[in-house]
Amino acid sequence: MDFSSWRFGLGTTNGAKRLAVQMATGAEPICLSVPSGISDQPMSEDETITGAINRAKAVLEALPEAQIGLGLEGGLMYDDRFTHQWYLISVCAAWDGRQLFLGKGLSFPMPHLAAERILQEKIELHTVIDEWGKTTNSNHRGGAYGLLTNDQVRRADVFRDAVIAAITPFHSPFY
Ligand SMILES: O=P(O)(O)OP(=O)(O)OP(=O)(O)OC[C@H]1O[C@@H](n2cnc3c(O)ncnc32)[C@H](O)[C@@H]1O
Repeated sequence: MDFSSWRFGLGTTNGAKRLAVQMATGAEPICLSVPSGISDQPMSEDETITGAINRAKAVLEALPEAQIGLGLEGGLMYDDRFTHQWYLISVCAAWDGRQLFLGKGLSFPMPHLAAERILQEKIELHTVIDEWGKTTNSNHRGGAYGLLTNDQVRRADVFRDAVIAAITPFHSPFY
């Protein structure tokens, strides 16, 4: 689908998220850091989705020139039903002032030790990933996905798919 002439507002200046929107749309988003209204380290799917929606709505309100506001939010969730493991999730909310859609990117098992440290030391995931990968700003680059898969999957790839899912209903005649 060709989104290259659309004007997207993106509620962050994060490099991996910006790249994801570029890859998904072929357009250069207008990036503006807006509050997510949730904790810096979301620990449930509900909280992650809420942050994505808050960002999508806030950025569209702040940027009248944008047609669609995009909120991209990463977070952790615990699966207490099937696997009893922590997962990293990456959600995109898309809002045009009338309709709201969500795209959910690849959900990926996180090492138990990462979640344990986040909970006990009150740190964020990127701190653990930076430390393990001996890097900085991992959340602007390949992220946890990149470290764990040797860059087979990167953070921008995951958000790209989430963005495509969230914006397709605004374009496809089937909705
Ligand atoms: O600048 P913003 O848009 O806020 O991006 P962020 O990466 O700091 O923040 P998110 O709200 O998307 O993610 C919540 C926390 O989880 C971290 N995080 C999420 N996905 C990650 C990944 O793939 N690798 C490393 N850290 C990640 C992130 O750095 C934050 O500390």
